[in-house]
Amino acid sequence: MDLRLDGVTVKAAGRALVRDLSLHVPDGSVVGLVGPNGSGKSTALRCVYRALRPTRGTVWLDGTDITSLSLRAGARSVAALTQENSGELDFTVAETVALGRTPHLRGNAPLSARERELCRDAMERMDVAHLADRGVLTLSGGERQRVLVARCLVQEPQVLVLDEPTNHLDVRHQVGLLSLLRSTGLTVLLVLHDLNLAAAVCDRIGVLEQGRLVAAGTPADILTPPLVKQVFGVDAEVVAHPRTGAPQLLYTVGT
Ligand SMILES: Nc1ncnc2c1ncn2[C@@H]1O[C@H](COP(=O)(O)OP(=O)(O)OP(=O)(O)O)[C@@H](O)[C@H]1O
Repeated sequence: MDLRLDGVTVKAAGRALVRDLSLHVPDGSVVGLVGPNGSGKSTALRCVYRALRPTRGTVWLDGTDITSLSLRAGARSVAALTQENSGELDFTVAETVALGRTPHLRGNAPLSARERELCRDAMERMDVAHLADRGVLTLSGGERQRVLVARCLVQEPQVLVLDEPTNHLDVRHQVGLLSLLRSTGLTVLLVLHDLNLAAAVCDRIGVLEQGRLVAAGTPADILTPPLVKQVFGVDAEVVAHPRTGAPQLLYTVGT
């Protein structure tokens, strides 16, 4: 499913948090948004998973304005891993993952055998099956993050929107999650702070600065020392990953 942000502007508290953002995420591709703290990345994603309505501009899903879809229909297409955690209730892990089926359920119908299998499979893929009966509020940050990704997967969306999905994850689970994202074939828009992980997983990267898209292109186009200096104020060297050729940044800490 093709995702397109077209001239999206979000204004709040008298200023533009995102200004005239146009970004295309072609069907089946992985596009990353990077940028300094407060540059508008989460705000842009919120417009896609409909926690926010843009002040101007449109988000298109396969050519349909997402605001013309019912919330339920939208949730059958788009699953989101957000930074908003306050809504978590004291459900078990298995119950939390099963909530991902909500947009597909009719009334109070119980999950079908296929849906229960889907939930088990997602929990195994995210390495949380052993936590199935634990309360989500008792989990570590990384365990909880993996449960929420499993919930997104059982939603069987065509588009995944992920706000810092590697947050809290150890290196094994970071690599595992990003490999999984690449293998799903879904259309993926994600925010990442780690530019090297972004280079490893993204087909294209957009760079936000003060709400504006200041660069967009392949990781090799984008992750250059001048851009990193300009946008993040950091000196970096770029080397090519010896096996994949992806650009990787080396930072100097201290003098
Ligand atoms: N409802 C709001 N009212 C006023 N300002 C807001 C609101 N929501 C976000 N902001 C501000 O908008 C800017 C962009 O916020 P946003 O969360 O999109 O940034 P971000 O790029 O995701 O940052 P981070 O990397 O720190 O997660 C920030 O300065 C933030 O304080």
